[in-house]
Amino acid sequence: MSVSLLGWLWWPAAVLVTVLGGAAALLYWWMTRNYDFWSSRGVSGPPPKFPNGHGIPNPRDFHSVERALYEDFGGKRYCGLFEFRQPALYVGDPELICAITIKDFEHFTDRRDLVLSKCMEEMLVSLSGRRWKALRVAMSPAFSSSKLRAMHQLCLETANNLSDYVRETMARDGKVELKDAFGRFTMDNIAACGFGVDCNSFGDPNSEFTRYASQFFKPLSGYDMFRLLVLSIFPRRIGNLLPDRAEPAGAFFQRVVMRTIAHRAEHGSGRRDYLQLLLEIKSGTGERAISDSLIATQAVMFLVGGYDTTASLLTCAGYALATNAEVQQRAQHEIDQVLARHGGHLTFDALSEMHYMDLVVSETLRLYPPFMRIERQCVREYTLPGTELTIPPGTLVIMPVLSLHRDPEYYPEPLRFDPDRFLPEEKERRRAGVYLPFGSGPRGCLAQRFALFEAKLALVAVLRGSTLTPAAGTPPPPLPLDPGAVVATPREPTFVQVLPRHSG
Ligand code: HEM
Repeated sequence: MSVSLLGWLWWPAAVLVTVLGGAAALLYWWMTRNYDFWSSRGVSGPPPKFPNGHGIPNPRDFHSVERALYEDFGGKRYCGLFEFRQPALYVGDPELICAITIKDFEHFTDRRDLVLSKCMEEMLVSLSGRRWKALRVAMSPAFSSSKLRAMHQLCLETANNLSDYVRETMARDGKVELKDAFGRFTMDNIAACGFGVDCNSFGDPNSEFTRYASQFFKPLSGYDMFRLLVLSIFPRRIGNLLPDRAEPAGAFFQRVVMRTIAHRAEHGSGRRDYLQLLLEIKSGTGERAISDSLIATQAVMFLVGGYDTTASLLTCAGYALATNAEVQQRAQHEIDQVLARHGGHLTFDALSEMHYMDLVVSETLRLYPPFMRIERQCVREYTLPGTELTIPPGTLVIMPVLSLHRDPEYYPEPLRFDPDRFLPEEKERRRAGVYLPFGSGPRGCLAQRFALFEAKLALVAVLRGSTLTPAAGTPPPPLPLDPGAVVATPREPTFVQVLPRHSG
């Protein structure tokens, strides 16, 4: 009896093994059939290797992958690699970067078609072609420098709360963790400016707003990596069959904004926040028409694009100031002088006169750029200027940020924190295309001015009344970063001390 049952089972098992083996062989062939793409074009690069496309060790240590591409495989000019099965050209030459992102932009209008969550599909950052262009044109006025003035009061309140928070935390704990303090500031500012909501994360770090927001910024789990892999390899509709962890958060924020929009439609609003600015520009027609739900999606983008990046900038700036006493003193001296001229009021005009703090922020973004790379997708066949290399539509182009910012050819003693590198005459001397914290060209960061403004305001609000100094365990410069983080993050929680100033 059992022998005949085994006989019956043998056949289905053999068929199953054959089918699975065949499918695996087919998948392998499909994933690797492109692997002569670069060699056939005479482009060097890391030898392609199944499954992730390149054989660079520790693929989850983004810093070592970046260093290998830039320094060992010719990426300082350009080299070819694969991201799974997709050919990507890694271009580190500043002239080529300017050509790709600015001069010949019409060949590179898009980014790769990969979004982590369904709720991000309609965000400006993810759109392509004409839909991107129409929305970018419609949204740009809301991010002009003249609109910052209107936002100043809202941001100042949050910055003052930050200043109180660091002093109170110091008094209670004897030290302050930078990412915690600046993360709270950034969250409150996004809630106030992007959503018209008072989030109060200084008082209540577990508010519903903060809890849902944190869903977007959890480190990538094994499941997320698997989902990302499926989304990278297969069409989006197949990847979207896998459960999407960020979707409940996306739905929550859509509801928050839609409720606020409905309330403002009924009662009006005197607030000068981004939500209001976007509502005021939504009167276009055709491709320019912006629905309420599309506006809500862009408000969520404010959170997704603005939280980690700004908190990273502020954390690294706080660290750089605490570990460079002379720089901090110069910044405070300027703050005292400017505020004295403005009757002690941190107005928009006073902030605009604090030029040294601009240098501090620029140098922080050089040494610790929140994003290590930028990228474009080729949409029209393109021959790289000065070369014989032609790339077809669909080719991904990756451009380094961190490697350029730390290249001693462009920035001598690159690991030294020196804001004077950004004095006007120094900037003039430097070649174009070697400073990319906000990307470059028409697809560069939409909110650059706002990000610089809010970061500067936060730092000035803290430094006018307090001095940051290293705490026990604060690492010596440069700040060690987590090599597996997508956005620059200290490897360990970074503590400083916050001492009251006698003047200012
Ligand atoms: C320190 C803070 C920030 C940094 C360093 C930063 C950096 C960047 C970078 C590198 C890019 C890609 C640019 C390119 O591909 O050339 C980008 C794009 C973008 N950023 Fe930011 N960002 C910051 C803050 C923000 C904030 C607060 C927002 C709020 C809405 C924002 C919205 C966007 C958008 C919408 C895009 C896509 C633009 C497009 O595709 O047209 N960013 N950002």
